[in-house]
Order: sequence, then C-alpha cells, then structure tokens
Amino acid sequence: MGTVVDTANKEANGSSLSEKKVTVVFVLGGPGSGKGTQCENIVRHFGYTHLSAGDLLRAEIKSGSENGTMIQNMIKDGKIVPSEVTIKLLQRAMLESSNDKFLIDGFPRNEENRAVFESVTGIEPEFVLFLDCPKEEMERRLLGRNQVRQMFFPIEKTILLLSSQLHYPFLLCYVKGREDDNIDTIRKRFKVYMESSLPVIEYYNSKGKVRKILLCFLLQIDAAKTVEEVFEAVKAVFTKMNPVEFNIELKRGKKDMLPRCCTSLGNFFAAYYDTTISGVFRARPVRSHVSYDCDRGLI
Ligand SMILES: Nc1ncnc2c1ncn2[C@@H]1O[C@H](COP(=O)(O)OP(=O)(O)OP(=O)(O)O)[C@@H](O)[C@H]1O
Ligand SMILES: O=c1ccn([C@@H]2O[C@H](COP(=O)(O)O)[C@@H](O)[C@H]2O)c(=O)[nH]1
Repeated sequence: MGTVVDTANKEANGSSLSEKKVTVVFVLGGPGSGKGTQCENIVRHFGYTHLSAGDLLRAEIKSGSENGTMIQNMIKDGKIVPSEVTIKLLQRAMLESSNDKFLIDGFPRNEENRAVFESVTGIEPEFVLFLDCPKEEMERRLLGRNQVRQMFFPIEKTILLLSSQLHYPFLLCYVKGREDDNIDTIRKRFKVYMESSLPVIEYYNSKGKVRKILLCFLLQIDAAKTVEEVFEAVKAVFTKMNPVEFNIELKRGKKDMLPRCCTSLGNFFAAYYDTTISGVFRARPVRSHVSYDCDRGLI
C-alpha cells in the first residue's frame, strides 16, 4: 500500500516526480533572514519557480483542509509540521507546475524532513543556498515585517485608525499580518532553527553542497547588507551553477600553488579550492567558454 506522499506523487497529473526531471535548490536560513525576498529576485533573473513551504502550509490552513487546525497550532508554536504533510504539498506544487526548476524556501526544516523528502521523491538538491544572518538582525526584521504592512497598506492603515479611534479592538485581527511574527513565537522559531534546522545545513555542507551568503559585513556594527547587495552575491552563485567542476591534481602537492596554477591556466579558474581531499583540488572555471581539456591533472 502506498503512503500519503506516494499518492501525492502520482495524483497531480498521473505522472510522478521521478518521471519529471526537476532541478531543486533549497533556500535555507533563519527566520526572517530574507529567503522570500531573495527568492523573488532569483525567480525574476533565473526563471525558477518559488515554493515557500511556509506559504504552502498557510494556504492549506486557508483552504479549510482537515489538517488546517493542526498546522495552524504548529505554526503558532513555531513547531515543525509533520514531514508527510509538507512533502505532499511540495510534491503537488512541483507536479502541477510546468516549470522544472524549483527554489524550495524554508524546507527541509529538520533531518527527518530531509531524509523523507530525498527518499520519497528521489530528489537531491543541486545545492543549498544558505543565508547566514545574525539573530539580532533577523529579530529586527521579523518584528518590522508586520509594522511595514500596517504602515503602507491603505486598507490596513484605515482599519488600524478605526480600531483605535472608535475603540473597536476586534478590528485589529484584520491587520495583524503573520500570526507568528510576535516575540514569543519568534524566540521559539529561533530555538527550532538552531536545534533542528542548522544540522540540515551541516549535513549538506559535509557533502559540499552549501553556498553560504553572509548577510552582514564582517567586523562592522550595524552592517547588514541591503537586499541588492545580498542579491549580487546570490546572483554569482546562480551564474556559476552550471560550469563543469573538475579536479586538478597538483603534482607537487602544495595547496599554496593553486592560485598560481589557476593564473597559469589563463585566469580561467576562480581561486576556489577544496582542501578536504588531500592533494586534489577543485577549481571552477570563471568563463563559460573555457576548454576542459586540462581536466587530467596536467599541472
Ligand atoms: N537585506 C535586507 N535588509 C533589510 N531588510 C530586509 C532584507 N531582506 C529582507 N528584508 C526584510 O526582512 C523581512 C523578512 O524578510 P523575508 O520575509 O524575505 O524573510 P524570510 O527568511 O523569508 O522569513 P521567514 O523565515 O519568516 O519566512 C521583510 O520585511 C523583508 O522586507
Ligand atoms: O517546512 C516547513 C516550513 C514551515 N513550517 C512551519 O511554518 C512556520 C513558518 O515558516 P516560514 O518559513 O517562516 O514561512 C514555521 O515556523 C513552522 O512552524 C514547517 O513546519 N515546515
């Protein structure tokens, strides 16, 4: 007998995800690190479809589904919704889309999410985009997110005024924005992120799949990067996504030779290398038209 997720895999249009070859990039980072904001930019520039696991869960609540109340309670408490529920929603969204490139934002949230997703769908991410942001900055952003809604959306602003001037506090429920953007739930979300989500990033890091973007300038106070500055770094990751990656064996076995070797190969290689494999270094071509003949340890 098939599981719930197996069924979801088949039901959207009679086909399954294993038949539809898809490229998946996981976009991970703490609550409020700017995942959704950067995903919008990636969609515009690189033609991906953005699937926010949180948005799919919120839509499921609104749809009146039988799982709605359970999901709502989990979100209110900052807890992780059971894997089969979230994976089913993600699978359905991928099958219903005509696109084959997906940014999965805010998932996997824990090791179980990751393992079940990989085994059920047979999909491994191309890479993981990790937005690394200090906690204080994330907290500021999350607390600011609802205020921005209230200040700039005219209908919400009017309701806010009415609620205070006419003493109709119940109207406030229309302008609250995300229910989990309050300090109590934010703290719970941070705890879950540290304890359950960071290990997923560490797992993919051990497989060389993490592309980390630092969201603050180092050694500077109040130095959060703007959306545009962050996107410059994100763009570089996506632009370099496709080049062939290959190993260059340094015959003399000295890692400090690599930048010079790269230069001697015509500046075709970024000075990026992976010293985890002794004596073997990985280099990425900077230009897409570079010939790959030198992929055989010629140095
Ligand atoms: N680089 C930035 N500088 C300042 N504010 C930002 C930046 N990036 C995003 N924001 C703002 O921070 C808030 C959170 O951003 P966003 O919703 O993209 O984060 P998220 O990681 O998707 O959040 P969540 O984990 O809650 O889904 C938003 O109000 C957004 O406008
Ligand atoms: O894979 C997921 C994604 C989200 N959740 C729950 O939703 C909220 C909000 O998520 P955002 O990514 O911030 O939109 C999160 O705190 C979890 O409660 C989930 O369970 N699984």
